[in-house]
Amino acid sequence: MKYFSTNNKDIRYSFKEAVIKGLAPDNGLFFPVSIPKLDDEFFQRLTELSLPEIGYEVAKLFVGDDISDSDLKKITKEVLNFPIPVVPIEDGVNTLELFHGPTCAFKDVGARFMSRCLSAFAKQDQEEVTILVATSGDTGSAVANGFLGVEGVKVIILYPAGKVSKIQEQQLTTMGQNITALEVDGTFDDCQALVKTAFGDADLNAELSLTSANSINIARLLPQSFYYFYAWAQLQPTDKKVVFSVPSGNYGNLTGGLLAKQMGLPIDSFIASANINKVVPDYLSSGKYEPKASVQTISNAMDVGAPSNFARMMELYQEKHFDIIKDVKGAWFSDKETQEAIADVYSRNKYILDPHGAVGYLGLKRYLNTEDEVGVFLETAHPAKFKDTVEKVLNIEIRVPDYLQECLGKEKKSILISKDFSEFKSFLLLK
Ligand SMILES: N[C@@H](CCOP(=O)(O)O)C(=O)O
Repeated sequence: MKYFSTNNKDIRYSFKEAVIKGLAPDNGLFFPVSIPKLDDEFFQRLTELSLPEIGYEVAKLFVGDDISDSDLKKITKEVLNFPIPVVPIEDGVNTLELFHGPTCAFKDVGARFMSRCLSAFAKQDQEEVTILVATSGDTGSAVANGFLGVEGVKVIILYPAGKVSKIQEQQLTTMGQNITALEVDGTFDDCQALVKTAFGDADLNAELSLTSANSINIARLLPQSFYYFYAWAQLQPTDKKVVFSVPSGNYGNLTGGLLAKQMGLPIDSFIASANINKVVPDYLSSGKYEPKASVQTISNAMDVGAPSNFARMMELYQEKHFDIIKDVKGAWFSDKETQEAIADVYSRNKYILDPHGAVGYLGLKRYLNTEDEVGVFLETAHPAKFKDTVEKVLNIEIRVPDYLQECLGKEKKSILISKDFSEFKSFLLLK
């Protein structure tokens, strides 16, 4: 499989080149030249396949010969070693719990896959790599966890000061070793812009081998399609249409689902569920894409005003608004509605939603017709990551998983920087 940049379709890159570069030299996102279709035989076996087997079958279509079959099998087995269950919530409504990985967020799937691919390539090339990652909450710790202690790799996490939850900040700032956390005086969009500018900077590229671990990177994005196949399989047998509601910020999770559908998975439709940072729901209803400065909310990982993967969504639908709205509906919700949903679902079903899952739940409820549809909303992070918010709404104490509890006791280490690129550049050159 070859890849092109969403800014220039003429130049071709291998999977390995795309993963190592992260972002194309013209600042476009890497995109496969064609979307491979899975064959009938795969779909006949799908309900019998394990998650790592599904991961391998899907990944090999995109990875080609850049990683041997035996290594790829090993990678998917190692990466996908935690449960991703579909859990029924109420009539026709299910959740896909994506938070059973080491850092308790869906980002573990992509970050662990990417780290193994990069390590496989680093072994071939022996070059030191600097990974830049912008986070609005969950990506940073998943990437750090995936690369902690990996020789030849330095990870620089940029996060917006005061705009992530307390536990998320502890996760980001307490790892040490080859992980450095930069606390940026700005928004997530400022962090993402600093990272993207760094990729285009000649001085930095002359000195460092930079790559991205955000869903900009194709190796972060692809694995986010695996669990749609696995979720669909868990819903079988059903004669109903399958609908997914995806809490969305940078739109990598939804793009993973759209890829799965174009690979042949019979998903009927998606709901792009957002908080007040609703540039994509607005695009879906108006046809106009107008990135905006992000606004802080209680579902902070989705506080993104200029989502990176919008370019890939456009590529998947060849910029045809009419076609994309056949597959994707938009919905957005305020913090008040999110809090009400957390309270309501707990009182009726005794299920604890995190604020992002609550937005997904609301999106599903807005559109789902249970007569002929079955719905799944993605639970993207463990509610304990938003302990203060959720406990305030429910008036109960939430049990914090051991891994999260551990980092609460550690000392925070971060470096405060402004959103000025020259400061970030000097930091990287001195590092
Ligand atoms: N929601 C993210 C923002 C970055 O998204 P990514 O999927 O592109 O890494 C976060 O939690 O950091």
